[in-house]
Amino acid sequence: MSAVAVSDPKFISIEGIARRYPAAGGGFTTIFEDLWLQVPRGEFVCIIGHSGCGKTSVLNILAGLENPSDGVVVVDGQAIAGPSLDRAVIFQGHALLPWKSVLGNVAYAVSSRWRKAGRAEVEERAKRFIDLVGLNGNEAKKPAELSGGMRQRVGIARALSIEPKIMLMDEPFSALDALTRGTLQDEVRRICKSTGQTVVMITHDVDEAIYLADRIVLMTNGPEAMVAEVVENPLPADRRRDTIHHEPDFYTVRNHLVDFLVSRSRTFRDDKPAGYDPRHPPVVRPGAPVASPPANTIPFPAVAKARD
Ligand SMILES: Nc1ncnc2c1ncn2[C@@H]1O[C@H](COP(=O)(O)OP(=O)(O)OP(=O)(O)O)[C@@H](O)[C@H]1O
Repeated sequence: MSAVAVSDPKFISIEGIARRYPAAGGGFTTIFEDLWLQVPRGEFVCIIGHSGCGKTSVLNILAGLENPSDGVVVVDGQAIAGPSLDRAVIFQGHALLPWKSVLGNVAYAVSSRWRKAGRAEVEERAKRFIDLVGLNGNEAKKPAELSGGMRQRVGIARALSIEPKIMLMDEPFSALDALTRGTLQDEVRRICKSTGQTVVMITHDVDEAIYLADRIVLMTNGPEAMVAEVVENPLPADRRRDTIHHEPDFYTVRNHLVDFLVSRSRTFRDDKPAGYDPRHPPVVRPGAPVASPPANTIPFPAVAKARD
């Protein structure tokens, strides 16, 4: 959904990563292994999978907060070796500094990024991003004086203000009421579209993924989770939240995702498609193959193709 030309198909390159934890009775539990994924610059990717499959672990590895037990992640040509301001993380909780105002929280991030910038310059930039997320007029308030949605906006403003190479979001809207969630989804989509921001986001919400993502990565159940496939979003780039359910392919892609979560996420490991290669998970673009019948009532032949 980038407004800029998508280039650099390996902007984020996840190369054979694994995550293992010590098991209670000795040995190790493998949460996932041999996980490969590439994200082009400017793409919005959502990762979907059941609880415990390792989504947060993948995100933490991308953030540099955890090391993979095996494999490597390369971002813009550099292997990740720890946290960096190049990679902004937005969590479910807001992780704001409670003693600082809205302006103070965002300005703190800006001055961490540009240490030599003067106060006026820092505040000007911080205010610009506070405006961008619709919080102007609230600059002096402390986090405790804000609603959950407003706090999440501050988190988004803070993340965007440091011009991260990638934005990592772990269920950023799941704690919000439906109305606020929708508004923030609109804003994140608008901002990411206009800035060409590269985003990797975890969500449990299929509709949220269809609205926001260019591609949706489906993870099988853990332990030993794997990327079953990468779903290309067939909906038009100018899709709108209030009319998205009228898009001809909406129910086709939605059913595909829900079917995966209901059954294939469990069975995929023992029933892999012939030729399945974890280095090149199948890329699928659900779409109604014939005109006229309602898209949600017909099966469709998902067009799978090997990634190069
Ligand atoms: N530090 C740790 N030590 C041991 N096991 C861990 C640790 N961190 C995570 N796990 C286990 O790894 C598995 C994957 O956890 P993770 O949080 O990545 O999954 P998830 O898919 O994000 O789940 P959810 O959707 O519930 O957030 C879980 O079974 C969890 O218990």
